[in-house]
Amino acid sequence: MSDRALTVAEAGEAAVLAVLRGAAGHAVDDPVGNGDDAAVLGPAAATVVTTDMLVEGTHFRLDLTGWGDVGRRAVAQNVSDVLAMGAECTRVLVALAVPAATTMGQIADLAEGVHGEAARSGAVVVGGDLTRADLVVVGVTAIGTLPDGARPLRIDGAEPGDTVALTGAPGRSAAGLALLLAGHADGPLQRSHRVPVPPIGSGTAARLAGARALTDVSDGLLRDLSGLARASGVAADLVTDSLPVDPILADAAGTMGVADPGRQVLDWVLDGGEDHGLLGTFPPGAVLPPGFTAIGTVRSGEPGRVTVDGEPRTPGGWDSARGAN
Ligand SMILES: Nc1ncnc2c1ncn2[C@@H]1O[C@H](COP(=O)(O)OP(=O)(O)O)[C@@H](O)[C@H]1O
Ligand SMILES: Cc1ncc(C[n+]2csc(CCOP(=O)(O)OP(=O)(O)O)c2C)c(N)n1
Ligand SMILES: [Mg+2]
Ligand SMILES: [Mg+2]
Ligand SMILES: [Mg+2]
Repeated sequence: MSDRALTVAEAGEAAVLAVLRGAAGHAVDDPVGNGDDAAVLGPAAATVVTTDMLVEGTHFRLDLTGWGDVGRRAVAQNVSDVLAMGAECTRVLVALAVPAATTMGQIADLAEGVHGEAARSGAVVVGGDLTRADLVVVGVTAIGTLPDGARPLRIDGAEPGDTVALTGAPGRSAAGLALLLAGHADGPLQRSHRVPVPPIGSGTAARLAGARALTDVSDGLLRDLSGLARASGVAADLVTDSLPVDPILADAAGTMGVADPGRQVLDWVLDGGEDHGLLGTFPPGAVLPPGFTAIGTVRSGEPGRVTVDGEPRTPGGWDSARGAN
């Protein structure tokens, strides 16, 4: 079968994106072109820009997440890509598609979420678009700034010997979604799933602490670490004992009645995604900024290969062309 006949699900996210990105994602003066968490527009490294959509059915279900939380989450997941460049978000634009039967109350709730999360992030809403569609789609464009002369934190800067570090405790969003799908309507994990809280200030702190590479965890800790490692031409080793595991995940596994709760917790932590914490690498001896936990090391090896306690582990997580792996 020719490549053109493959479906996106057969080809997978990486192949689809390679076609969409085309040959030249990079204007001559831009310090960082397409392919990272966000682009950095030149000639001076000052303006950071990124866009991510939330699509009903793919990213949220309106019976599980209310309109206000959809608005909040749409902004948060974009802010986290700006933070991942070592920058702060200053402006957002919101492109919205809604069914004709959407009520003004639902629009007001969505707007409150959008503006509330923008304000939390230090940003204002400066534009957008509105159209009618069968499904709700919220596409946010986030713009941020880097101080004069500051070096953007790219996804491809990791070097052998670096410490891998992460903000927050991963897996909460995935556990929250599992609980929601099992009919448990409310609780702290469900809240984390509905509204991730990217760590404002931590991207800048990582840059000032000398981080060599940074990304946000949207698809899963292992998958995003593997992507960072592949871009950097290195391998990475994780140590489960050093992973920050929120004890509430074990409670959730118990509530779900799964056969092997320990394994379920580790799956959520390593492959969950959508927590939107920051994941980066720091040179040996760097003092990690507050909120970061060391979880492993970078070494030379097959680019993108990740081991967990010395064993190679293929990332699960999310592939946008296929869904869950
Ligand atoms: N439709 C598209 N056209 C051009 N580039 C794209 C498209 N979709 C994604 N990209 C680029 O591919 C890379 C990976 O995208 P994505 O997985 O959405 O990133 P992120 O997890 O940082 O949101 C990004 O650098 C993004 O800019
Ligand atoms: C109803 C529903 N099913 C499944 C998921 C899980 N899920 C959807 S998208 C996604 C990964 C992140 O989304 P993506 O569009 O890849 O974000 P990006 O990497 O571009 O930031 C995950 C884990 C969900 N959030 N909601
Ligand atoms: Mg994206
Ligand atoms: Mg993203
Ligand atoms: Mg993704």
